[in-house]
Amino acid sequence: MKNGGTVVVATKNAGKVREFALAFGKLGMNVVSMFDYPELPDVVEDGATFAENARKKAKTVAEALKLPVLADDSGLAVAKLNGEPGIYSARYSGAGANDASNNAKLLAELAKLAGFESGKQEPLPDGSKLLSDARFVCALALYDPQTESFIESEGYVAGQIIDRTRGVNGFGYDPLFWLPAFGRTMAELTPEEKHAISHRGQALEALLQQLT
Ligand SMILES: O=P(O)(O)OP(=O)(O)OP(=O)(O)OC[C@H]1O[C@@H](n2cnc3c(O)ncnc32)[C@H](O)[C@@H]1O
Ligand SMILES: [Mg+2]
Repeated sequence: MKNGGTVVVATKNAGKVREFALAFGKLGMNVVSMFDYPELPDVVEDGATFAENARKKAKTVAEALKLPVLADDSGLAVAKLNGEPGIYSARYSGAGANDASNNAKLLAELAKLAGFESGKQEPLPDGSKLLSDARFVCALALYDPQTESFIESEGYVAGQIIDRTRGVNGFGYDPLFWLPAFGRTMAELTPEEKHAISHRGQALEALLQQLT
């Protein structure tokens, strides 16, 4: 990965592509993704951890293209759901899952627990409530098929799950991910603000440090 170069990211998630394009753009690099290589088959994400899945995505695509490839496996871990949906975040609501159905499923699962709680928590000014601690996790793997070696990193961001969607930026669970320090959800941050604090931004920072 060098200035003026191109980074291949093994993802079919348009939200991730936008975030990597922003980050690498600042370094003078251009991003291509699996949208640019539609002939490549999907990689089956059957690892037991984010890191395993990231390594598998990177290595599979890198070997197919004979180029170094970066992959991201990420997700949301919700404390009151014992860390779910975790590595299953993309398919939480089952076959045909999308961001809206996954967000609805998350609120439904947390609503099931609400009956066991005291409900004493003060609502926010707009009447919304915070339902659980949570964190986003991002594992990155960069695989070089020439040296047959990986560079890996992880990043995290802590927050809470709010009981209704707020904001239209970002993707995935961002509209339900409340950041107390900002008084906003992740979907209410600008792309630059999100990158500065996000699990993906942190993981990318850690990866780049290993490269220099
Ligand atoms: O595997 P690729 O092709 O990269 O795309 P994907 O969407 O399937 O990505 P993952 O397998 O890593 O699943 C991650 C899911 O976790 C959620 N997620 C990850 N990062 C997120 C972020 O920054 N904001 C909100 N949700 C995020 C989102 O729902 C993703 O679909
Ligand atoms: Mg995936």
